[in-house]
Amino acid sequence: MVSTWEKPSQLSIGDDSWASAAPNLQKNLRWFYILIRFFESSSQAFLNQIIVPKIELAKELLHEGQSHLFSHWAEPGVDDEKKKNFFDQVALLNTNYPGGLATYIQNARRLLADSKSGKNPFEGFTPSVPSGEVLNFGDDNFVMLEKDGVKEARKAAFVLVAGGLGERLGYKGIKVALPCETTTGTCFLQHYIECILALQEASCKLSRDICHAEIPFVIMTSDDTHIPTLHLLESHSYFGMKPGQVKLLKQEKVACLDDNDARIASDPNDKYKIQTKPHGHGDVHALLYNSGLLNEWLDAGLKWVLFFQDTNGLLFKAIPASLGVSATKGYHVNSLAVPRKAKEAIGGITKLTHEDGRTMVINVEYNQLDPLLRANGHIDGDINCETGYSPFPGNINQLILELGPYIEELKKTHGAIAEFVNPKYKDSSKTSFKSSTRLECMMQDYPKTLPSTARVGFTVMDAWLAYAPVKNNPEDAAKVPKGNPFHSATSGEMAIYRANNLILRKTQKFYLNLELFFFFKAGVHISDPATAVFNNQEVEVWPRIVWKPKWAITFSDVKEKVKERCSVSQRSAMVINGKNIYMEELSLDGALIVNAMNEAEVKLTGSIPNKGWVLKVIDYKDSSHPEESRIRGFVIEKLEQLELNYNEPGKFYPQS
Ligand SMILES: O=c1ccn([C@@H]2O[C@H](COP(=O)(O)OP(=O)(O)O[C@H]3O[C@H](CO)[C@H](O)[C@H](O)[C@H]3O)[C@@H](O)[C@H]2O)c(=O)[nH]1
Repeated sequence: MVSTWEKPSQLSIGDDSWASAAPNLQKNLRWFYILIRFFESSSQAFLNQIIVPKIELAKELLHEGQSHLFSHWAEPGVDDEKKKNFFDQVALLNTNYPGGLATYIQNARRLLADSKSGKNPFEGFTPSVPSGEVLNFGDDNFVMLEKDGVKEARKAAFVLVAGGLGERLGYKGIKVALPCETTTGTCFLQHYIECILALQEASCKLSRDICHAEIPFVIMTSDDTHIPTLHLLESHSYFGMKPGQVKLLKQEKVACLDDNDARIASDPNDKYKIQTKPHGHGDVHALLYNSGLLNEWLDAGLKWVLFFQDTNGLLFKAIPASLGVSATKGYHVNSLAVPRKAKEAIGGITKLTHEDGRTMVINVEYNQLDPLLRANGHIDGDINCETGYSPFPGNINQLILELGPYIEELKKTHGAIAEFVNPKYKDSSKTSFKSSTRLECMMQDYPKTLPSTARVGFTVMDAWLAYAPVKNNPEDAAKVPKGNPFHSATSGEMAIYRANNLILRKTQKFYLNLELFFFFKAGVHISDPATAVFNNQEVEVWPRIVWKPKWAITFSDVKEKVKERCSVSQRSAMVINGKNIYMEELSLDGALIVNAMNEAEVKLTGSIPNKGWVLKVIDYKDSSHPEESRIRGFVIEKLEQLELNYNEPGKFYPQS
């Protein structure tokens, strides 16, 4: 709170008339003033640091119409510790909001009034479909962009926003600790770290200079996720990353509001506490700005900051090419997008043209797209077009920002992002709320304050390659309209197998051997998927093929490692855990696990039949299974497998 109050030395001791609106506070103030008199002579520092700021905060709260917060305060001497804690909390809320708590309350009043009057946040803007880069996995352009992206990766920093509790998923733990697939059990955080390390190594390899790049990795946590995230990292030795490479920045919550006058809500369980809720992933910009990391990165020669979310197991398959797009197009902002199904819970990338001629390309959040379209003459609102998809690409909230322009913008805004409020009203009079609300902000709204000269673009890729989040609990996922993605733990895992298989299928090509005058088939032949129902969701089940990022981070890596005439049956499972594992004339019908150290070169060939691993259906209500399995609706039953381990350097050609 930026105080307009007197300096401590000018404090008119004993004058508590300003607190007359809060009689219970006034009574307690007399104690403060006694303390002030007592300490004035003995410790000015104590007075200045401890007592005066509390009085300043109280005065500011009353000024902003928050006297109700003191209405239940007990007599001086009772609950004093709780009163002290109250002020500590107010001080924290004040420090953490750009402009202080008073600004927060004023902003809230303005936004609540807009919401009550039904003001259209896009007043004066007409939506249209923007044009961006559309990439086709595996073609020459894609392969070239992947190479460009890998080259740039050593100049990048990654930022994971992981402060959300995932209320829609309803999982008790932190989402980044969930396995992204259960064939290996690798959790999201491990997968992300391994991808960043693989990119780091691949990028350095492409560098002509000696390269010791260590790609910085920031994780934004919150009170809900901070300790378990730290514990997950520490208990797994940071999954191979250097601890100094990883920085956790904790976002703080903001005060909840009880009514349209932005009266701050007390915690229902403790009247001396203010109820708080998350402010949204948009906090990441202010946190980064205040951390000083951005300038450190700029000084170290970095050029890109890549933001991503907590549960998208496919994301890193899209990173190299999209970073390549940023580099070749010179984009200051590049948002990753996928074709979007109408009403799918992902924002739509939209071109907004203002009456005054201004334009911007921005995410319109999924709950705002339909009313915006209807208000602009699209009588059916958010619907699919003839392609079977919404004409507006779906924002997957993977942003690539160019560091220099990003810092320049944050110097102006200090990371503050346009906010919104979403109160749930009790009735159409819009005078009271069903439960308290708060201001929120989203990281993808960053471009809203950019000048029209900023280079803002987006990159569209197939959803099978780039996007399969885990957001919905089994019951809600089963209710998703037919044809729309489930966004569940079940679909998230199946999407990883599907993507790996489709990538392997893309390695297939026919070629003519001129000596034998015979057509040969290179690459991997993959059987068609089966369908299965888990937790009432019908999904495609492809062979459960998983590889570590060090094996392949781009399509070119995959092509290099998959040689001639391989095949994998639908019921198979394969884990490739090693950098130098190659396949040639391999025929897999069962389960194969290969673990090899970097210095071991392994060529897999021949026929491998065994009973393999099967997916056994379980009921998500069956509490005899761990929650991680129940939310998928299946467990893997390991009947038989071939496991190959190479812990010595050398060349190995295991024949089956
Ligand atoms: O206060 C918060 C709230 C969320 N998050 C993090 O932000 C990410 C996104 O949160 P949600 O998954 O709850 O986000 P939504 O599904 O509501 O929507 C967001 O993700 C979608 C794509 O997954 C769309 O892009 C959409 O436009 C965008 O707002 C998660 O990693 C979450 O942990 C925070 O760090 N702090």
